[in-house]
Amino acid sequence: MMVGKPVRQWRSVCKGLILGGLLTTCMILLYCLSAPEVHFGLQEVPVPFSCAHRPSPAHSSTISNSSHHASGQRACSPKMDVMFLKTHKTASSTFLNILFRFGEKHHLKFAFPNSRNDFFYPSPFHRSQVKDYRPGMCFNIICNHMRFNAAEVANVLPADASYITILRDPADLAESSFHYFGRVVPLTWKLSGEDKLGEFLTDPELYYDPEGFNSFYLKNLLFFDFGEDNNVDPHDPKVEVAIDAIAKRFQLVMLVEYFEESLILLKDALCWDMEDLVFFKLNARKGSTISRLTPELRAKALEWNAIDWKLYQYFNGTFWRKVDAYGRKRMAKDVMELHRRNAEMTSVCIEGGRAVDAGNILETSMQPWQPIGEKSIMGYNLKKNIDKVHRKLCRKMLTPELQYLTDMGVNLWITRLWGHIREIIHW
Ligand SMILES: Nc1ncnc2c1ncn2[C@@H]1O[C@H](COP(=O)(O)OS(=O)(=O)O)[C@@H](OP(=O)(O)O)[C@H]1O
Repeated sequence: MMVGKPVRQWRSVCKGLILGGLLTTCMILLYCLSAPEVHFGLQEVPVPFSCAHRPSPAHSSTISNSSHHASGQRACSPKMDVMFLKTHKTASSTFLNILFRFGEKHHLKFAFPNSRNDFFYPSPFHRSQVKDYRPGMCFNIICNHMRFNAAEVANVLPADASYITILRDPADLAESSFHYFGRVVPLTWKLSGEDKLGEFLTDPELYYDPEGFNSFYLKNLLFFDFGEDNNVDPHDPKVEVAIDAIAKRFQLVMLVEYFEESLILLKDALCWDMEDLVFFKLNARKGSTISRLTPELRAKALEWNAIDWKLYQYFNGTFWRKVDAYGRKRMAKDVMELHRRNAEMTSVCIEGGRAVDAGNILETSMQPWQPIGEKSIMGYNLKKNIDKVHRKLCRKMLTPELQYLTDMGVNLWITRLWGHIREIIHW
């Protein structure tokens, strides 16, 4: 009996390594086949100043909010051109759902990726990665995962587009990223104990290699998403230069921990309506899969992700200065109103009023994408007999990212194929 266990463990490790190797090769092959080869020869055609459509009837609503005078007349017109840098594990799927609905409502043109849900991440963004891109084309919104590349993004959006992004406390982000992406980072396969994250954070240098496949998921992932070098020394002047550039480029940097406040600031900056902000929390994990970090491990996580910590602290400062400028009392009142509207939508749309485990989601179209080897991401069941007025909106609010992208005409064949392979081998 004592001999059986190690043998079984070895067998499963070997099986995992072989399967992992095969699948990684398969995915790299698919990736190479699908990656756009032509990154040159695209003519420099200036993008028109603004490609926002004429206001739809939805704009002329007379709901009273900050963007309206007391008479019900708008004091500003809503901004339609948006670059959202979808950073990883930062409530970005929840925000994407808001953007998708806003874009659909105003018939805006999205720059989507081709055949997958990201812009060939982790390759830096290039305009040729945009579905059906032709030189000179102008889009209103770009929002799928990408490795940011300011010059290239500027080529597909009007010059006055609003740049928005979102950050999260790097220790929590590291925990979430480790859980979600850990298995696609071969460097973590050496970790053998129960508490792999704890083991890693205790002595990261022992396991980490900047050259390792997908290693960016383990260190300064936010900085990497901004297109920067996540392995540079945190005290290198390049870090300050990069943060400065981000501050100049991005009009609003939201914070996961203050998601509602962030949305209110967004409404203010972009002159949107409160009704545009309603949301349900998407892509959330069930509590049992969250590793609670001890104060020691949290400190280690921040030390290991020192660049992201600098980034977060800097934009935490700018965030609260914006809140102060908006007015703390006014902010509290608006957040309460958003809470009220979200709660109202919950009671209208969600069966049981809460998220459920993947195994309890009845419709396949409501199943969120799961990390490899896990069924940890929760989802929702749509209520039956929703009144006609809310039926469509409820479904959209609850639809996971990949299904929503498909509904919007993106053919995710690579992602689907990957999903089928995983189903077959129960991974
Ligand atoms: N509204 C709101 N407020 C606070 N936190 C939220 C919200 N919406 C999503 N989340 C949490 O964000 C994590 C998922 O992030 P993403 O959707 O960006 O992930 S992904 O990179 O697209 O896979 C995921 O975090 P973890 O559960 O810690 O993994 C979600 O729980």
